[in-house]
Amino acid sequence: MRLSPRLSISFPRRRKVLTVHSYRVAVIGAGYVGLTTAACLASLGHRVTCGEVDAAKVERLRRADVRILEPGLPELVAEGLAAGRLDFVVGAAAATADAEVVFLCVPTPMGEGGTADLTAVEAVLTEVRDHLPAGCVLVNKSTVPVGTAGRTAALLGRDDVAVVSNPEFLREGSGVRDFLNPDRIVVGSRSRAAAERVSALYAGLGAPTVLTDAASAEMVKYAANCFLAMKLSYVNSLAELCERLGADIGDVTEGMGRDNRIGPSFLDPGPGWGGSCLPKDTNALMRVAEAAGFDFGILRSVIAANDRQAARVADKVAEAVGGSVSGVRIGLLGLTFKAGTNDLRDSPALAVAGVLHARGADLVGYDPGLLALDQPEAHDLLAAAGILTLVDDVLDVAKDAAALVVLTEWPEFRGLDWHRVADALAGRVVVDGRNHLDPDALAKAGIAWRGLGHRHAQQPLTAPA
Ligand SMILES: NC(=O)C1=CN([C@@H]2O[C@H](COP(=O)(O)OP(=O)(O)OC[C@H]3O[C@@H](n4cnc5c(N)ncnc54)[C@H](O)[C@@H]3O)[C@@H](O)[C@H]2O)C=CC1
Ligand SMILES: O=C(O)[C@H]1O[C@H](OP(=O)(O)OP(=O)(O)OC[C@H]2O[C@@H](n3ccc(=O)[nH]c3=O)[C@H](O)[C@@H]2O)[C@H](O)[C@@H](O)[C@@H]1O
Repeated sequence: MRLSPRLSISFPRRRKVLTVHSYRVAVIGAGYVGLTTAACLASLGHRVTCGEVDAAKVERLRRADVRILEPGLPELVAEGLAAGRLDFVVGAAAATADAEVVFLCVPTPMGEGGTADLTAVEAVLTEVRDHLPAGCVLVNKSTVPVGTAGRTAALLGRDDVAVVSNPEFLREGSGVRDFLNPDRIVVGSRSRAAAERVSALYAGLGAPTVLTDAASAEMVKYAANCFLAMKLSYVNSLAELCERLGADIGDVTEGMGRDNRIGPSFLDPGPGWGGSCLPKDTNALMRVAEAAGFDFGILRSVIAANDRQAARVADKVAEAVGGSVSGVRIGLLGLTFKAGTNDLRDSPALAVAGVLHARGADLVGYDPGLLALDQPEAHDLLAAAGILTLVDDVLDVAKDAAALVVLTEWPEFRGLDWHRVADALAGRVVVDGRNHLDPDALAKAGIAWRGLGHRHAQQPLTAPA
């Protein structure tokens, strides 16, 4: 039973846009943020050159061969190329020759001790410093510590180039939709004219725009990601408490989330929050706070709660198979950091797998996102980690397993033929690390369901007719 990810066939709603003025834009970095920014700005009518250091990626992108799972992105890249509004070149300097606006979208991974590693940002600045046209605006879209815009200006040493901070809030897996339908656009600079030029690029989107200074714009990005992480650590901790007190986390979050001040999103418990951004950004803000002499205790607790979550889920698996996973075959459903992506970076699923492996489990894993595109890097990464065997059929992951564990909330998992899964399993129990499945569907196939923060025995109360 091989499942293909449904998200790959859903296309984002396209907004009718009106481009007031077409700018010449350079985007440096063709990853999740850079490629989405380049393709979307081209779709808004701007002329975009994307400079990328990876020559093989440039060659693929010129053929609209996109290897990240982002609905609508391959189509927008193909449209931009065909219309002559989008081009890809190797290197940063080559992209900036006649640009009016230059976006930096390069990685800022977690560095030494949790600080943001600005090596790529600095490398690009050094490369483009003498190539930027006079009067252009340099925009930082990478997530960088507060104060970076000021240091960027100093490093550039160019009075004729303004520096702007314009953080990006898109989520992986819905990048195009998020970019074209932003809740808000944040633009920070000491130069009002530069900030207005950057805002004008997005004019057709009709989104509320926060114009501020660069430090505040940089802070908004960390403040938002850390708040989201705080919501999730809170809900994962609540789930644990619900288990001890006999309450149902699903009903609790529904009751909480219907309060408009709280809202229903980001309240699903899981194996921990991960991905390429929340973990590094929470740690980076911790370090920035420490450097400023501020004890950010609440954020420290948010990170610590998340650090415990993988072991919590592993404990549940051990409990489900009788106490110890040593020498026990366990099937893992979902390996990416969330559904709808093929991104394994800092995946909580792999963190849980790491704990189970360390405790001696024999792990087999399956993920529809890793089947969707040619992903040799993902397969290499898993092989290098050496903690599990990747299979491409969902029944192979169940075969002879003492338990199945849901670690990523792929919609496809809900529709599995649980009778066939039950026949393949050695032990008929599913630990649902995302509270994602329908326990009744499993029960009908004779499979026990164990979720997070749930009272297993309780039947939901029905409202009076
Ligand atoms: N991934 C996401 O959903 C979001 C990421 N961000 C931030 O955006 C920044 C970029 O993140 P991603 O797009 O995820 O990274 P990524 O790793 O997907 O892509 C970065 C790209 O930059 C290229 N690159 C590296 N050094 C370069 C150089 N010197 N010249 C030209 N290209 C170079 C890389 O080869 C890669 O293609 C980070 O600061 C991240 O925190 C912000 C919002 C969302
Ligand atoms: O700065 C960034 O890179 C981005 O980081 C996150 O986006 P993303 O990393 O794509 O992932 P999220 O959708 O935020 O999910 C993060 C983690 O939280 C988990 N999560 C999310 C929601 C939820 O209810 N429960 C839950 O466990 C996910 O499974 C995942 O592991 C933010 O949501 C974006 O706004 C931001 O732009």
